[in-house]
Amino acid sequence: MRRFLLLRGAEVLVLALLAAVPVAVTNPYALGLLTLLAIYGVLLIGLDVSVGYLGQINLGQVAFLGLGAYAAGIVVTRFGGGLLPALLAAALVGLVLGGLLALPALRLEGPQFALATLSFSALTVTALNELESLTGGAQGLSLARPRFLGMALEPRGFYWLCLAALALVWVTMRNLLASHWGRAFEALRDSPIATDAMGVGTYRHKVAGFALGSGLGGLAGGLYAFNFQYLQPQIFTYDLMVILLLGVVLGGRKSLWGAFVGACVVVLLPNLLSDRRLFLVLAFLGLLAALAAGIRGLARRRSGAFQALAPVAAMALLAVGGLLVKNTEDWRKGIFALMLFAVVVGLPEGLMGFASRFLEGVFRVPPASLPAPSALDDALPAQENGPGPVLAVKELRRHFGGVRAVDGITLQVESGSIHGLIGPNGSGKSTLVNVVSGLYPPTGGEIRLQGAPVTRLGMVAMARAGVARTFQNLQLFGELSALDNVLVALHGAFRMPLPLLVAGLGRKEERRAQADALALVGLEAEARVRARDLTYGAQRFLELARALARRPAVLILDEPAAGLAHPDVLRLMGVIRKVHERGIAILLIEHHMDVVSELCHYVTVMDGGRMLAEGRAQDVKRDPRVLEAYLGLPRESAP
Ligand SMILES: Nc1ncnc2c1ncn2[C@@H]1O[C@H](COP(=O)(O)OP(=O)(O)OP(=O)(O)O)[C@@H](O)[C@H]1O
Repeated sequence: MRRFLLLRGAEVLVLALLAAVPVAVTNPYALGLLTLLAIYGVLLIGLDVSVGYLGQINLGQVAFLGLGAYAAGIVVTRFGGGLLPALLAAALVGLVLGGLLALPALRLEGPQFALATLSFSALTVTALNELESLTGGAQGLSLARPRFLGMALEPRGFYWLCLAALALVWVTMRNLLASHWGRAFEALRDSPIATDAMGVGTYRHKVAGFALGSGLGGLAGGLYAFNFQYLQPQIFTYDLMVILLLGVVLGGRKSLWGAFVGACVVVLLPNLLSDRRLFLVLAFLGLLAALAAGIRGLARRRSGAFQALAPVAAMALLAVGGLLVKNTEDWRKGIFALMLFAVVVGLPEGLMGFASRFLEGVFRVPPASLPAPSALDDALPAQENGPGPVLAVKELRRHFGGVRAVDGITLQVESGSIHGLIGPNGSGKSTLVNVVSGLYPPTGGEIRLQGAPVTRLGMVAMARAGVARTFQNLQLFGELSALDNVLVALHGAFRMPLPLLVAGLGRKEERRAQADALALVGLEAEARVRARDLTYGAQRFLELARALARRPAVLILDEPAAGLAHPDVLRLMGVIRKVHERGIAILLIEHHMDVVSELCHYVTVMDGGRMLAEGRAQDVKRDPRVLEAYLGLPRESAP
């Protein structure tokens, strides 16, 4: 509660102060800067969705600013529309074109995606230039600011309108990003495979997130158009994009406050460059800060030599360069590039990331306590098991070129049973469960889940149909806390109408379900620790908790004991038994033969993609073919 009040209090205070400034300050230049701050605030909150939350290098936001600006301008000048319809059109143009760009572009990864968005920006400027009849081309487009609710908007009134837009966007995005939408955005950045395995469609969420951010870009463009009342295509080019990126990275990604601080940077930076003395003072202060941070990082062994020294070198170049050059404005692009480099290397969490850690230390606000976990019956309801196998695989094949990783496997996992899957390295076990869980489409064969054909369902659909899994190589959402990892798995379990979600209502049920899942594996104490900071053993248990939170019909465990210390292996066996007692069928890949013998009712042995043997664990263990495959023993020497 204290944390909530502190955070909300800071938001209200800053907004109230910003709203009060024009009452005391009448300087039109200062008012112009504040108006730009509100507009860039909206723009950068949008950019942060793709750059911060989705983890994509988006070089297209400047195009959405331009498209929104022109859309608003055209609605007013060509169609005689009012201010609100023009702003709505601006946001819609951003949203729709953002979605259309995202559909193909988000099939690409990393640099290719960045290039796609860069090309889109170049195409936009060309189109704005060439569609002269609509946009006025290189001559530009002049527009008058329409009346708002019958009132003429003077600079002060327009500033308040922009501030109100920022406040609305802030509150909406805060609640949306704290909901399952925001968590899905973060999860897919850390592990797209696990996001799909939790039944959360990665691609769908990526496209939606990108379109949303672009829509905010469009809205900011609309406000931009009414602020300057004159538009030219060359405003919306690469130069501005670099400053916008610098703003988001320097402010701090995945943070509304970071976007706000970034907007301050974007607004103030050009002014800073025109005042050489001020630039020099700040460049030397930056150099001192980089030096102090570098020495501290090295002394505490938190950063390597490159991370400590590269920002110092960049800031030194900036300070010395500032002394040597005549006009800092001419060196604008070089200065932005150096700053961006220094921040990306030296302050990856940005100013707000750094400040929030510092403030948390000062205020020491305890996190909200977790609700007490429910009784086992509610946390993991007993499964009603009908007759017949819960999972049936028939003649399943998966080939990779000439490699027959799975080559005609038939097996049945009976409901309520623990089915072991063993075999030497490379025998095709992981490939089999990857096909069964929908990660790879099969080359041939059939899969049935609870009697229904599910052979070619993808991973998301399989997860929703009741298959939950863990991975041989851990696939956690490293940046999220243990609790939030589990919460991603509950996506869709607590659906709420969008308006309620945006209003930030009702999360109690979700919190309880999270606590339940962690209690099942004994991780309550680590609930608030970031997944990547957990011990390896705890990470394995967290993956299990996350899978259990889905309350699956079939749980697939791919070598869950790998790398665990003996006490943890015993604990793991305890959890698996508990899950089994609730009637959940388990398909268990495991190399520890004692774990398999203790737990599994039935075992399938694979070798070279084919089934080598099957039966009860104690019989399979003595099978000469199995001994030969595992230990290289000749068949005659088998007991
Ligand atoms: N994505 C892939 N592309 C090409 N070949 C693959 C791919 N995945 C697996 N294979 C090949 O398929 C075969 C079976 O591999 P798989 O990982 O399924 O075996 P495994 O029994 O799980 O082994 P381990 O116990 O070592 O995990 C191996 O020859 C492997 O190289």
